[in-house]
Amino acid sequence: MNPAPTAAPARPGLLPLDDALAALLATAQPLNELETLALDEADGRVLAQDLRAALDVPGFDNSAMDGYAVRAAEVAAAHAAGAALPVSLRIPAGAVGAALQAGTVARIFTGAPIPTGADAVLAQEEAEPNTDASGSPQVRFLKPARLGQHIRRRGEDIAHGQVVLPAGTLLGPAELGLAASLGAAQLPLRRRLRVALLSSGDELIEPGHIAPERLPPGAIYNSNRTFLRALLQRLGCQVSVCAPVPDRLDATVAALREAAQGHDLVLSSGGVSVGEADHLKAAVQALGGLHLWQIAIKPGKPFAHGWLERAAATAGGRCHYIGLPGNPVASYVTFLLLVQPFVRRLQGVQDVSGCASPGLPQTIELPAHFDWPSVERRREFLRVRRNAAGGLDLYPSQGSGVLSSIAWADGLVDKAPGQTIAHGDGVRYWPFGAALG
Ligand SMILES: Nc1nc2c(c(=O)[nH]1)N[C@H]1C(S)=C(S)[C@@H](COP(=O)(O)OP(=O)(O)OC[C@H]3O[C@@H](n4cnc5c(N)ncnc54)[C@H](O)[C@@H]3O)O[C@H]1N2
Ligand code: MOO
Repeated sequence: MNPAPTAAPARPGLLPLDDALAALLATAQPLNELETLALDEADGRVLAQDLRAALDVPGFDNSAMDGYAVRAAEVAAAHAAGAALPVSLRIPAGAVGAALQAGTVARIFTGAPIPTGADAVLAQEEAEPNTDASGSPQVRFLKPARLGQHIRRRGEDIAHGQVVLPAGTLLGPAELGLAASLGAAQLPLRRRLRVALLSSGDELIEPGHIAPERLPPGAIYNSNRTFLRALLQRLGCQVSVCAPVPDRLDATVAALREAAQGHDLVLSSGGVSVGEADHLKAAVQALGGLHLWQIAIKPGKPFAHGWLERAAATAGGRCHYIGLPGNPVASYVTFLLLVQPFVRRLQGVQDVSGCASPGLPQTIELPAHFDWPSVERRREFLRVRRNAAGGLDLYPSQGSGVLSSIAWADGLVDKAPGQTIAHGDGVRYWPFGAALG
């Protein structure tokens, strides 16, 4: 990327993205209500208390191979003399063998407990079993054993009492498997976040309500509601979809007042810019207040965050409010950049760097296979896709109403304010896979 010497500073008043995210997270007090659920119900949820191991894993010294449990010194002597050793025990997984008699070996299988007295395991590929003159099993080893080889020691994975999953862990298949391996049947979880989803705009029609050929002039289908709901559900939120809000201040105030009841967050799209029909900000100020509005990013400038006071007659207290821009791409991108880490923090996830673009571990430097000569004062997020040559292609239309750019792209290029991109430049690429992680 090339710095553009002529770039003017971002307009005063527009908050840098990193500052906006920090301000947003500073207000996100994690929910403190818990619920206990069975492991099978806990996928995608957040652990509310440390999970400590109530046992050692493995719980006993056991064999890592199908083979023979031996005394290494005896195998060394027998191997040097070309002699066989008698097989005195057979220990399958799930059984417990007796102590190993001196001068003998035990047939053993993967996962079976090591008998007292044995100090190594030889894989069966390294052994030649046969029988002695009286028909009893014996075995000749092709090589000596290293002391301790192929023995999985008690507690080598997890020690009794150890914190295995700290509070705030986002539970996925691996974490749930780990909890199961410790015998946990249920887990204490943060309760799900309750989100009211609201769309604002007289032009919006729900898909299915009017067929495309009968759509009135000026009307469009509500796309934001559908993808925002899906994004929220992927984050494990309980989503209530509110009726579309007409472009009137009184209707917007009434809709927000109702949405605040029984929800932790009211998320709206549209009506947060500067137009005469953009009533969301005024309505939020009437019912609570705004912490921030307008961020120096493109798309997504009119992003707003504030709070709504709930009616004292009901539960009372404050409900978070986030207003996303109406342009679908701006709505989608600001969800990824700001709403996702905010939701995660409300859910009790402490380290949200993995799901917030400004926390850079998730970005990769890749060569741009496109030119972007235009100078933009805001930090910009371009819709791109990785190509077979290891570079990034740009979606040809980067308008913030072009939702097909999001569907086509597999990630975003994070472009600094005032910079241009020439073909071959290394750029910061943020894959959607990481964004939605
Ligand atoms: N004079 C200015 N005009 C605008 C500015 C500005 O700074 N000064 N900012 C522009 C930017 S940037 C954006 S982004 C938009 C956002 O405005 P709003 O959040 O108030 O959104 P609306 O005006 O309601 O709608 C914008 C656009 O998006 C369509 N839309 C709205 N909701 C939905 C939905 N649920 N599904 C699909 N499409 C939706 C709407 O029809 C408009 O086309 O403001 C610029 N203007
Ligand atoms: O910031 Mo707007 O979101 O460019 O269209």
